[in-house]
Amino acid sequence: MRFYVTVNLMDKFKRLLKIINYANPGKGLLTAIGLLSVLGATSSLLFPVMTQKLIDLASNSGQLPTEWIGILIAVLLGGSVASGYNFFLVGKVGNRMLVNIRAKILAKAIYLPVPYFDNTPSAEPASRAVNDTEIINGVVSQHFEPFISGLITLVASLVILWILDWQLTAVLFATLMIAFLITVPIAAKLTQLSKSVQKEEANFLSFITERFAQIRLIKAYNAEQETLAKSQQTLTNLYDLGLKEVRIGAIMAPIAGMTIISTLIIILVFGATRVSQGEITIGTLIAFILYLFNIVFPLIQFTYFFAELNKAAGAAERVEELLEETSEQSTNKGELCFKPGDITLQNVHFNFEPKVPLFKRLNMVFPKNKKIALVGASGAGKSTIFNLLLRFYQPGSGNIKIGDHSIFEFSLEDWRKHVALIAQDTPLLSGSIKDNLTLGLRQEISQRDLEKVIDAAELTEFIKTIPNGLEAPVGEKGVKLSGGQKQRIAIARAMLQDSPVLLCDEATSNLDATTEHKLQQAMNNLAVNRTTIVSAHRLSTVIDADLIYVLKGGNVIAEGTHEGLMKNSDYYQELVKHQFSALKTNNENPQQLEALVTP
Ligand SMILES: Nc1ncnc2c1ncn2[C@@H]1O[C@H](COP(=O)(O)OP(=O)(O)OP(=O)(O)O)[C@@H](O)[C@H]1O
Repeated sequence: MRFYVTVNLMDKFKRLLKIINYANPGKGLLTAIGLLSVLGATSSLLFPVMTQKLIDLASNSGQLPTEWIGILIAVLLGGSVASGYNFFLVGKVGNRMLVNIRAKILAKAIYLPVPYFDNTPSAEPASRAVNDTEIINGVVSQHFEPFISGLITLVASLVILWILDWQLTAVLFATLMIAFLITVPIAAKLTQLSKSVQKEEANFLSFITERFAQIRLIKAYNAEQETLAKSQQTLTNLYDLGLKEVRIGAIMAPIAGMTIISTLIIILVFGATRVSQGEITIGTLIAFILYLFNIVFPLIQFTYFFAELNKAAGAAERVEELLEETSEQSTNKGELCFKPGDITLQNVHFNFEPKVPLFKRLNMVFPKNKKIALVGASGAGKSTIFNLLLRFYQPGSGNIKIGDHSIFEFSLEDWRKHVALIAQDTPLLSGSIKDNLTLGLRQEISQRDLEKVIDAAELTEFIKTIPNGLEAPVGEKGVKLSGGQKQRIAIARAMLQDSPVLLCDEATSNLDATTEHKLQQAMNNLAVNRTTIVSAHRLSTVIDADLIYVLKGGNVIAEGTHEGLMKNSDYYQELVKHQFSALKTNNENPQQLEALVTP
């Protein structure tokens, strides 16, 4: 068992060191800390032997050797100054590591591929960047240096004790071994518990982050109590685990106390006997007892260190896991220069779930600078085609090309720079309207150009009426704006990006009929001289497309112009008929009605 414990500890130590090394704490600082630790340890090692000298000199000569007292004070002072400065340096290293490792986690996480985020709760990277790094910092800042200097003091003290009196040392060693054998299984239990606590805490964080992100949904469905009840289970688990930890701590503390006192008593009794028999001096016994503290205190320190090491190793493992994920950048070649051309999907096979293909040998052509529409029932695969074009997902087989080149030959950054997306759920980020409009823009934009785009996106009136105008905050995910306002900002953002390929996923679904009609002209202007791929449930917005693909269950079942499809595709006619009756019932935009039914 001891062998297993040692190997296990070494693994944890190595894992932690790997992350520490990764966090780049600075070799110079580490060397300084090492040297100061040795200095601090030397001071604690010198103190007992000098006390012994002082007592023996005083008891032999009957006078206080003042020069020895001066040296003793100097040694103590030197040790304290070294320890104090070391404390500062260790804190500095800890904070530097915290910043470095957090920056590396964020730099890694932001480049992870979309499927990673599909399968991971969104609080996970945050939990690793905040909680796990804090645990690692805790062990580095508070426990690492005391462990190293404690180890030096302990080993050196044992050697000195052996030289001072090997028999007393043998008794001391035996007592400590018994204490060690008692505490190892308890420490192992503590390790297990702290792993469970960390897992529960991560679950709790994910749970509450997700619930609060959807607070409106929870309130609208009166799900507050249900949410609280669900969180209660995790809280109860955390309480139970915490209680178990406290129980073990309550057993450990008296064991530690009893170990110190019984060791002291044994040494005092055994030592006093040896002094009375004239085998050692009183100075040696006092030095022995002082060295005893040099051994016992590091040992107590070690129990805390190993408990924290267990937590930190768990945290380091999770951080390492994230850092070792494959980022989406890794497949890039990035040597090619972008040139507009027809976009073709060639025999594309794709599945989200294993063995459930969404697309099997999908073939499509999106001619250069034309407007192409994707229509079909919900779940037909329209957004997934956009996601593939944006390289959020990789086809299982087949290829996607622009002109003669596979889109996968471009660097991701270069490819995405040339593709603008107006997404279905109109995502916005907290910040101002202007921040959202200029998201990702590399070049400075003049006020005039900005105003032109704002005007084209029918945003001028709205921006004029709100306090702070363009600088007005939109709130988290744009909660302070209406669906239509968000959608117009998303359209303006795509206009500013000015990319040769434009993807509009239900770009106008949240707009009222009048605004949609007005914006349609702007959208048509935007479509000029760029390949525009549009997905829309409102067919009236796509009937003017140069080419319409009709999708069903991941297959293209018909293609052509609106007029052609009205003649040749029963399914398309069905879609139009349904929409016609829906619009008629709602007494909606007469222009749309007219456009739909007129071949
Ligand atoms: N991230 C995902 N993980 C697993 N399955 C997914 C994922 N995204 C979409 N799907 C599934 O893929 C299929 C196609 O979805 P997609 O969003 O492309 O449809 P759509 O035609 O755009 O639908 P809608 O018109 O409702 O937006 C659906 O069955 C959907 O459940």
